[in-house]
Amino acid sequence: MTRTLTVGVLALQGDVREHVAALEAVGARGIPVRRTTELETVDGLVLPGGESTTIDKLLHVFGLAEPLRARIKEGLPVYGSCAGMILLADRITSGTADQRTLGGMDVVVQRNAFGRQVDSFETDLEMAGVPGEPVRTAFIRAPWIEEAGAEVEVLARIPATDTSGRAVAAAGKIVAARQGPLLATAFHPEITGDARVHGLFARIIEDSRRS
Ligand SMILES: NC(=O)CC[C@H](N)C(=O)O
Repeated sequence: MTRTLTVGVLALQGDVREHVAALEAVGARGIPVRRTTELETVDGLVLPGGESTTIDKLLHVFGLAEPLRARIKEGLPVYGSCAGMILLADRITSGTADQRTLGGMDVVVQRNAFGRQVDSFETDLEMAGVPGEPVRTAFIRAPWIEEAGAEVEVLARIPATDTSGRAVAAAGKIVAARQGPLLATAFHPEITGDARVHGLFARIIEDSRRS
């Protein structure tokens, strides 16, 4: 048997406990990460949702931005959800002019793409890498991926119609993607009680340890 994976959850803002619980549900050890010493111990890292400009500021306050950027360059597997997806993007639109990201994924992400807080919604999505039932997902002031480079594998798009058969304006927009050890979803899987996206991330970590 392979040893238990230690997966960090960046604990500056967002659903830290829920991500830790989802990681434990798939057999990994989940630990909150606030310091560089903690970052050094993890096999992979989850960047939870929240507010990407706030998380970016806190990453700098806690001295984590540069060490994390360096580990991403070295191949650390990272899963970014919602604001975490924004942080992983090489480029963003509709941010403040000077909004920085950690980068790593060759994508252009549009922030708050679905509209305002009141336009938040839940839906069922087919997602590559997550076989079986569609994934129940929550979109909360979510971004989407506007453009994806050649190395990026698209894992999910917004379907043409919603669960009641009505046409969806955002049909076809990319909301889950992978580039090597980096995984990003525009939605929050940790609040709908489905740990399969975390299961996919655990497999991505296992694969990166073998290669
Ligand atoms: N739920 C979320 O993470 C929302 C992301 C947020 N709207 C941002 O732009 O950073």
